[in-house]
Amino acid sequence: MSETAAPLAAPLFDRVAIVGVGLIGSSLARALTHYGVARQVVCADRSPEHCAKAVELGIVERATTDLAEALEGADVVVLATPVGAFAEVGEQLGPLLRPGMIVTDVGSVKQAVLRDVGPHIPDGVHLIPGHPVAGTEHSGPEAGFATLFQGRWCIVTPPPGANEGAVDKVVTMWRRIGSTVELMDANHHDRVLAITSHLPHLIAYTIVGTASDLEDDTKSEVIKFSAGGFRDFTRIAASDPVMWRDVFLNNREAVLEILQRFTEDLTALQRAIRWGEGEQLQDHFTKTRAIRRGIIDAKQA
Ligand SMILES: NC(=O)c1ccc[n+]([C@@H]2O[C@H](COP(=O)([O-])OP(=O)(O)OC[C@H]3O[C@@H](n4cnc5c(N)ncnc54)[C@H](O)[C@@H]3O)[C@@H](O)[C@H]2O)c1
Ligand SMILES: O=C(O)C(=O)C[C@]1(C(=O)O)C=C[C@@H](O)C=C1
Repeated sequence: MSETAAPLAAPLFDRVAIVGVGLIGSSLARALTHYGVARQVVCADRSPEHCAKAVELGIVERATTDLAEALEGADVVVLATPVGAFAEVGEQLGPLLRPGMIVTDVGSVKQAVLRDVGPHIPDGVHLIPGHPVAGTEHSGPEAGFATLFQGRWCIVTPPPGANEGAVDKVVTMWRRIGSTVELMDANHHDRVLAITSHLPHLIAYTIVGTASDLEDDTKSEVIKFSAGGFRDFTRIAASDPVMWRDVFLNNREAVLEILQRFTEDLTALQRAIRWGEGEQLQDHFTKTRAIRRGIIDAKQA
């Protein structure tokens, strides 16, 4: 869809309040407006600079550091701060919520949302967590763009007994801005994302750290020849430090479990190299090549 394409359907929401106007919050604000999903988008952010930037860029109609002001007349609230701020924001949010409102989020871990925000949600308000599996290594309101969620997954994790109408609205919101939605249990989400997203980030943070600890002469060669695989790792390792600190602290169990298995598999490859077991190495690399090709074929199908 071109940037100027007209919305095809009536707005789903009257006013959406986004808390945290960084990469994901500002992308969502842009998309909701661009695809005509919300009549009005406002935001709250603790950073006055981000508020000013969001208004200057025309991303939202109003931006404020005051949560109560942002929630006036809103039918939906989207938490888009780092996950570590959810408990504090949830606590401030609770008394401001009105029956019928929907509270959702974009956090990269999902059990923590039910744990940290759930207790602050009054009766009659619907908490329907979500996670767009789309992003970049950049942060802040300038980094966002309206098409970020196009053709990407969004995983919605309604708690047991969630209001069906509210689930349907959150699902429709993501579909209308271009995502393919899958419903999932929060615990399962956290286990799946531990391997597909959290572990790869941890590996990237590690490998780039290891390279920077090398002796000076080798380090300069690393920078000089970093056009290939290493360069991809440096992109991932440039991802937001606060966001990723919070992801690891809030998906501790699943990450530690997958890290244990990863370490065992790495040790097996280490042994194969030490003992010159070429066949084992080749078999392993043949399997992983097939996995990559399978992913590409599935995307093209
Ligand atoms: N970056 C990604 O690739 C990606 C992808 C999917 C989901 N997410 C999730 O989206 C959320 C936001 O990530 P991001 O990449 O947009 O981060 P970001 O750093 O770009 O934006 C976060 C924003 O939240 C604001 N903020 C922080 N604490 C706050 C508080 N207590 N009250 C109000 N505002 C506060 C910051 O000022 C900032 O504007 C995170 O929960 C993250 O896990 C990120
Ligand atoms: O493309 C990237 O830069 C990302 O890291 C995006 C990515 C991912 O791991 O796929 C990162 C965190 C999210 O919660 C969702 C998406």
